Parts: sequence; C-alpha cells; structure tokens
Amino acid sequence: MSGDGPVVVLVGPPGAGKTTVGNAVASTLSVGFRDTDVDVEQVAGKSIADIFVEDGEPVFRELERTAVATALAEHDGVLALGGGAVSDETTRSLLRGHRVVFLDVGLSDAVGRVGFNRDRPLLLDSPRAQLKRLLDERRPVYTEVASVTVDTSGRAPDDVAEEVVGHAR
Ligand SMILES: Nc1ncnc2c1ncn2[C@@H]1O[C@H](COP(=O)(O)OP(=O)(O)O)[C@@H](O)[C@H]1O
Ligand SMILES: O=C(O)C1=C[C@@H](OP(=O)(O)O)[C@@H](O)[C@H](O)C1
Ligand SMILES: [Mg+2]
Repeated sequence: MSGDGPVVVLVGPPGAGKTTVGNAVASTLSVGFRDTDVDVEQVAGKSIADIFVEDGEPVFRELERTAVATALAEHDGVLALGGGAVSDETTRSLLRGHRVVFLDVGLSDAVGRVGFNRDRPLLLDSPRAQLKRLLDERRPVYTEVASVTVDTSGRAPDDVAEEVVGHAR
C-alpha cells in the first residue's frame, strides 16, 4: 500500500544486520518487512550470487535501483536495502525525505558475521580486505543519507532493534 513511505529504511554495510534487525523492528511494530535484495531475486528469478556470475554487477545494480524506487513508493513498513544501494546517486536522492537509519558495524564484527558467508559475491575473495574497503568507501555515503547512526558492534540484534524502533516514524 502506498502512503508516506516506509516507517524506517535501514542502510549500512553487509553484516550490519539490516535484514535481521529489520525483521525484528517490523515484528515489534506489527508492520510488514521488505528487503530489496529479496525483491531483486524475485524479479530476476535467481539468487544474487547467480546474477553477479551470469549477468554481472552492473545488471544487479540496475535491478537494485528499480527495486529500491519501487519499494520506497509502495511499502509502508520497514525497508532494508542492500549494502551497496546507496552508491547509486538516483537512489540517494530518492532517500531524501525518508526516515533513514544507518546501521554501522566495526570491521571485526562485520568479518565475524559475514566474512565466511558465500551468498555475498563481493566478499568471496579476501572478505576482510573487501569489507574494510566497503566500510571506508561507503561510511561517508551512509552518513549522508541517514538522519541517525546506530552502532551495532558488540550488540545483540534485539538490542539494536529496540533502539531502531525509537527512530521509526
Ligand atoms: N547485532 C548482531 N550481532 C551478531 N550477529 C548479528 C547481528 N546482526 C546480524 N547478525 C548476523 O550477521 C549475519 C548478517 O546479518 P544480516 O541481517 O543479513 O546483515 P545485512 O542484511 O546488514 O547484511 C547473520 O548471520 C545475522 O544473524
Ligand atoms: O554491499 C553490497 O554491495 C551488497 C550487499 C548485499 O546485501 P547486504 O548488505 O544485505 O548483505 C547484496 O545486496 C549484494 O551482495 C551486494
Ligand atoms: Mg541484508
């Protein structure tokens, strides 16, 4: 249903907990949860890993840009974006005016959470170095699009979710 947009949009690097915390926040608020990574997989009819291998990252980014725009327009619950969505300028401008929370995470915690996960194509090779690069490159962008930053390092998902609930619309 369309309305004022999502009650909260979660951005941040892989392993920040956008999907996990987003689900918990939606459950607490009794609203729907949507994740643009899932939307992209549904539209493409295959996993993100397969999109990267078979079609390439630019195709994934194009699908992601459309998925974010669609979700912002029609979802009124909690919305989690993929970690790289904010690298797109159109997406950044679409996020203006929305309640955006940056879930931050330190490098060690991020590596511990997703360093050995095989579902994230960007982290298959040298996960620690890749996560450091993504964090260094994107932190300024996450900060720019978000009105609030919540550090998740060393914290349980439920604890983070409770804080995010306080920032929802
Ligand atoms: N605060 C947290 N503490 C410990 N592990 C976490 C936390 N948040 C998420 N995780 C775990 O880290 C992994 C990645 O979480 P996920 O929600 O998919 O992150 P994102 O969507 O930001 O990439 C999952 O295995 C999840 O259970
Ligand atoms: O950081 C990125 O560029 C990506 C993050 C992933 O989502 P999560 O941030 O939910 O892991 C997913 O969109 C894809 O693997 C690319
Ligand atoms: Mg996710």
